[in-house]
Amino acid sequence: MATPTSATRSTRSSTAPPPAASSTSATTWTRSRASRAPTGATSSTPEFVLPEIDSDHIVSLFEGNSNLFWAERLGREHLGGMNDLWVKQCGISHTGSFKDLGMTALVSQVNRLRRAPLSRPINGVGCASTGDTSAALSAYCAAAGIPAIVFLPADRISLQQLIQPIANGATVLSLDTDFDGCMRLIREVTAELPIYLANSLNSLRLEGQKTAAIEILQQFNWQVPDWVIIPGGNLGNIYAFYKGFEMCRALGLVDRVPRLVCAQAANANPLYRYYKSGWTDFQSLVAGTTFASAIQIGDPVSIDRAVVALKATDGIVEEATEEELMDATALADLTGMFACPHTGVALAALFKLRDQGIIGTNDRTVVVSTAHGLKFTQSKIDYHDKNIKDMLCQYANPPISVKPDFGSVMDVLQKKLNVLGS
Ligand SMILES: N[C@@H](CCOP(=O)(O)O)C(=O)O
Repeated sequence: MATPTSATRSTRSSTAPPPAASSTSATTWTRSRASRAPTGATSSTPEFVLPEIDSDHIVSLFEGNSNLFWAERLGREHLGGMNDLWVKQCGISHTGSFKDLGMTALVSQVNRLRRAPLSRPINGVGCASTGDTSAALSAYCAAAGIPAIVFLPADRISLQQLIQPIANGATVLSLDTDFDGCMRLIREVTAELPIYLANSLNSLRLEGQKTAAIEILQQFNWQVPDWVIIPGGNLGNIYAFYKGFEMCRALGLVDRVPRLVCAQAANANPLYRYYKSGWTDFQSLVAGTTFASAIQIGDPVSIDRAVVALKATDGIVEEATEEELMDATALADLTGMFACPHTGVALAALFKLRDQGIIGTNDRTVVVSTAHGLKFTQSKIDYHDKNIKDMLCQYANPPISVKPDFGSVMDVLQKKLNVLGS
């Protein structure tokens, strides 16, 4: 990728000595003619020549109009020259996560069922959630006029996720337990009350979610990627991807399926442990706190389906520590993304598999980004503030406080440009 030609010119006298940036006393700077235009006088409007733009100067963020991001710079600069790395941006959607794909299918079916004569009517739809499922359920139910009930683990989801079902008029139960506790409760409650369970053990969800896999194949003109890396918590999604790929293979649209990688946070890694035991010993666990809060799950409901998907695709399970996932998120952001921490888990897994030589330089690899980064701004703020205990935050880019005068601003920028130029 070429850097766009810039039509910049110095606003500082070329003979002036380089300034020493200082927070106290600013260098005295001489303004050039072009930059002396505070009065709105047209005569001092700087000339600007628009550089010619050719294809080398266009940063190809998206393929056409799709949500597939070519992570060209991340691959080239940080992953040993990987040249075919893509991020499937499933969080660029109605409620900001891949859950929309499955929830629109499920709520549409419920809408249809509610109009049919049923022996057991459906009075509402419910789910336990770490924040994304509840947002999708609430939005589609509100659109359809169906009551939504969401069970959320108190203080364990982001503020942005919490406000989504509240704003959409759902009944929001904030429970003093973790996701697994909420999941157990909603299963008990939906067995008693006429509430339809919308978690991903319901296969309607998976039917919707599997379309992401079909879309990936279509976007690559039915050429199969070598690897697809998916963050995993409750584990419905990895099975949904497998279903989508396998359906296309069975239909003859493609001749093979990609190898799947499930990426877990090390603090919530029951699948990883199971995989490491050679699939002999599954133990649910109490998930520890992780910045990847949407996958903070210790007793995944789709554990068996995930194993089917991984075995059928010669799959791999990897894990990422908090530092690894936050660094991977930050690096992705520094190359033009705005990734959620779960995407960071998947990217951290990719870093490991590259280091081990398992994923090759030329392997076509798709990382599934499950949610929009704007849902998880607090962890980014803490990272860039270097405000996370026991974490180096090596890619932090904190804002610079500068006195609001020309000299101080020039000092800071000159220093920055010298560093960048060196
Ligand atoms: N990460 C999920 C947890 C619920 O999982 P689901 O697969 O049953 O939807 C969430 O966003 O709530």
